[in-house]
Parts: sequence; C-alpha cells; structure tokens
Amino acid sequence: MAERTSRIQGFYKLPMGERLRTIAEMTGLSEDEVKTLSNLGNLPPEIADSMIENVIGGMTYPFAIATNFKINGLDYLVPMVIEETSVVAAASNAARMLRYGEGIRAEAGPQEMISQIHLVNVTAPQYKAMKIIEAKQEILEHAKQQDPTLLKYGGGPRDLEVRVIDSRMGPVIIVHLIVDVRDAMGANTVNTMAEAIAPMLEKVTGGQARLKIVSNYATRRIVRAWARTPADEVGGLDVAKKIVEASILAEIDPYRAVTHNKGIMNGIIAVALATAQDHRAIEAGAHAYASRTGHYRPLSYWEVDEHGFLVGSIELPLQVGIVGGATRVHPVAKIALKILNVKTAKELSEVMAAVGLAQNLAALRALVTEGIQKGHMRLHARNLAIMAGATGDLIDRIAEKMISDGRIRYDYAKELLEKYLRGEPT
Ligand SMILES: CC(C)(COP(=O)([O-])OP(=O)([O-])OC[C@H]1O[C@@H](n2cnc3c(N)ncnc32)[C@H](O)[C@@H]1OP(=O)([O-])[O-])[C@@H](O)C(=O)NCCC(=O)NCCSC(=O)C[C@@](C)(O)CC(=O)[O-]
Ligand SMILES: NC(=O)C1=CN([C@@H]2O[C@H](COP(=O)(O)OP(=O)(O)OC[C@H]3O[C@@H](n4cnc5c(N)ncnc54)[C@H](OP(=O)(O)O)[C@@H]3O)[C@@H](O)[C@H]2O)C=CC1
Repeated sequence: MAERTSRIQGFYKLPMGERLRTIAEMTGLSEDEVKTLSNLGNLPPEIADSMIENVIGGMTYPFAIATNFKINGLDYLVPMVIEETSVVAAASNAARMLRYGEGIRAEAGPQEMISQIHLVNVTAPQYKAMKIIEAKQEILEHAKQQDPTLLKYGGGPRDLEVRVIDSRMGPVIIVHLIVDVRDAMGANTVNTMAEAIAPMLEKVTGGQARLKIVSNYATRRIVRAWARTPADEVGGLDVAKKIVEASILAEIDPYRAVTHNKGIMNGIIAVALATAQDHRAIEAGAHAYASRTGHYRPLSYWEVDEHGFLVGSIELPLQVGIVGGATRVHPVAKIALKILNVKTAKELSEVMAAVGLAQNLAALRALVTEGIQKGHMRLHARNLAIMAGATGDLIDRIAEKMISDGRIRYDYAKELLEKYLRGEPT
C-alpha cells in the first residue's frame, strides 16, 4: 500500500482514473470497491469531471416519483432524489389527502435576487449613502449591460438599496443590488453585476469595495402554498385537531420547530436534488427565514377552519432555477424537469413549496396517530435486511418477518439471516 498522505500536489491535474488509482493504493481499496466507485451511473465521465474538482468516481442516489400532487388545479409527477426511506411514500400519501378542489394552491412573487456590495473606509457614510442613491440610474444601467440574455427574457437589475451599519470597525455601507433573474437561480448572474458596479460605488463613496456576492437570504423570492381539505381526508376531525396541536408545539418550541422544518425540507430538498438545484442555498435561506422574528419558527402552520376543514399554509424563500447552474448540465436533472413539466423557475418554486407542505402534513399526521416509526420502519425494514447481508428474495422474507414480529432491528435481521442460511425455522 502506498504511503497515506493528504498532501497530494497537483492531484487535480491527474486524469480521473489515475486519481482513483492513487486513492485506492493509499487507502487499500479492493478491486470491487474501485469498480463500484468508478461507476458513474447516468453521468457521462466528461460531465462528472467538469462539474466538480478532484473527481474519482460517482455515487448514485435513487430517483423516485411522488404521485398524487395536484397544485393550482394541475397534476404534477414530482421527481425526488433522497436517501431516506418513507419520504416519497409520505409525500404521495399527503398529496392524495390534499387533492380536494384545486389541490394545493401556491404562488410565488417576482424572482428577484439580492447581491451585496460591502464598502469600507467611507468618510461621511450617511452622506455617501445619499450619493449612491443619486447615482442609482447610472449604476443600474451599468449592471444591465452585464447580461443581455437576461434582459431579453424580461429580467435585469430593478433597484438599489443602501444601508449604513455600525460595526466594530466603524460604519460600513452595504449596497443591495436587486435583480430579477427570471428562470435562473441567479447567483452567478448577480455576482457578475455586483463586481461590475463595485468600482462605480468606490468612485461615488471614496471607499473600498470588499465583498461582492449574492445574499442567500432571498427575501425577495418568497413563495407561499396553502391547502384546505375535509378533515375526513386525514382521518377525521380528531386527527385534524391533533395535527393543529402539533403545529402549535412547533410555534412555541424551537426544539420542535427545527424538526418540523426538517420534515418540510425532506420534500423540498429531494426535489432540489432531482433537479440539480443549489440545495445549500435553499437550506440556508429557509432557516434564516424561519428565524426572521429573532425566534426560530415553523415555516408552516396548520389550523381547522369554521367548516371543520384542515387548512395548512407555508411561506419560505426559494432560490431555484430551470436554466443555469447544473440544471441543464446534469442529464438526469434535464429529465426531471421534463417529467415535472414546469415552464418557469417561479412554477418550480411553487411546486417545491407545495411538496414541502404535503411532506409536513404526512409527518404530522403520522406523529399524532400511529407514530412515525410504524410507517417509516416498515419501509426501512428492507434496508436493514440488506445491511445484514441479505440478497435476492431473502431481503423481502426477512423484512416481512421483522414487520410481522414487530422487531424491525438490525440485530434481528442478522439473526434471521443466519437462521435462513442455516435452513433453520424462524
Ligand atoms: C409511510 C406511510 C405513507 C404509510 O402509510 P399507510 O397509511 O400505510 O399507506 P396506505 O397503504 O394507506 O397508502 C396511502 C398512500 O400512501 C402512498 N404510499 C403508501 N405506501 C407506499 C410505498 N411503500 N411507496 C410509495 N407510496 C406509498 C401511496 O400514495 C398510497 O396511496 P395509493 O397509491 O395506495 O392510492 C405513512 O405512514 C406516512 O405518511 N408516514 C410519514 C412518514 C414520514 O413522514 N417520513 C419522513 C421521514 S421521518 C422524518 O425525517 C421527518 C420527521 C417525521 O421527523 C418530521 C417531523 O417530525 O415533523
Ligand atoms: N452563494 C451562492 O448561492 C452561490 C452560488 N453559486 C452557484 O451559481 C449557480 C447559479 O447561478 P446562475 O446565475 O443561476 O447560473 P448561470 O450563470 O449558469 O445561469 C444564469 C444565466 O443563464 C442565462 N439565461 C438563459 N435563459 C435565461 C432565463 N430564461 N432566465 C434567466 N437567465 C437565463 C442568462 O444569461 P447568459 O446566457 O448570458 O449567461 C443568465 O445570466 C449555481 O451553480 C450555484 O451553486 C455561485 C456562487 C455563490
């Protein structure tokens, strides 16, 4: 085995196969392990090697379709990529409960991103803030020139906002460039514009521009979804009221709110992965929004209305695109968008918010009725059987036996496997 060291100068310059061999030799990977790792699945090697750096192989997650979604009166087949059992089943389950009327309603506002330009060493910052406002049209015009394609699609810079913030290094000026990015996630677009206008801002203020970068706190890209369904769809008024109690717990206790929101993100991130979105940006923005009052809150609420219907609503920022980033590079993301059949980034964000709301309902309903483990662990039983070493039809036999015995555990899966292999009765 070659010496194990992390200092590998010029590793990135090696061809992908050589990088893999280098790592395999250093870490003692077997031939089988090398073969598994080098399988890029449905990603062509040249794409894999250019999407990120130092690539040595691929890792495939399952690609699934959540069924039953009716959003704004339209049926959607929702692609999901995720490693967690029961998320897709749960989304489909709740989507079925929310098909009443037009199904889940969803509405996103303009697709505006914020880019920040951070100015330091500005003398008389309050006055200079006014001078920036005075030069606004000229600055926006310059920003516009950076992206003719975006202008062609009706997007482009919309506004400039200026704040003076006190800090431990004295006052700093933060300029927000607001850009309608149309169907792109928009980070690259607005970063280019921010860098282009920074010298103008330096000239106007006499200060120095430091950071010029998108803000992932995408408060100008809010999406809302809401749904109303007869209580019978979720198991009756008693269940509906318990779902409301669970929702209230998330409102008063951040320890619960974080898990409540995690359940929402199960659905949103699964769609984000299937369509190759920047899911870190989505997560960061969503959790910041959940804390906007200074207190971490749930992103969704459940209530019972005056007719005894269960009603739910969700509001969060979503920064997603159907062009740009990896969305048109990854062949599977392109297929996902085709299956989803969304025409704009706005529509994609509406679908994602609706999925988040349904995902949340499925989890809360399970939590206030049979508990999460029953449905989740039933579906997880096959994973445990595989982890224990089962193959072929033994996977289902072991999973079913664990479910019927109510003992869905790894040690029991192992015990059953050994018994089956020895031909003993179980
Ligand atoms: C798991 C279910 C759906 C079973 O639920 P069930 O009542 O046994 O399902 P069912 O057999 O009555 O089927 C109802 C529908 O569910 C779907 N469905 C049902 N089974 C499948 C399956 N195998 N594969 C795909 N889809 C499935 C399917 O759409 C089906 O409709 P149909 O097609 O028959 O007309 C239910 O128990 C459930 O919704 N559980 C919630 C599970 C969940 O939320 N999992 C997320 C992971 S846990 C977590 O990370 C988040 C959490 C929970 O901590 C968040 C929080 O605390 O808020
Ligand atoms: N903090 C963050 O979130 C950061 C994220 N990123 C990354 O940035 C990427 C996303 O940036 P993004 O700007 O979307 O990517 P791209 O630059 O790849 O795509 C946007 C470009 O697509 C072109 N375009 C074509 N059709 C349209 C349309 N209908 N609507 C809008 N634009 C259109 C535009 O011009 P043209 O064709 O002229 O390019 C536009 O500038 C992601 O990979 C993300 O991970 C990068 C830095 C920081």
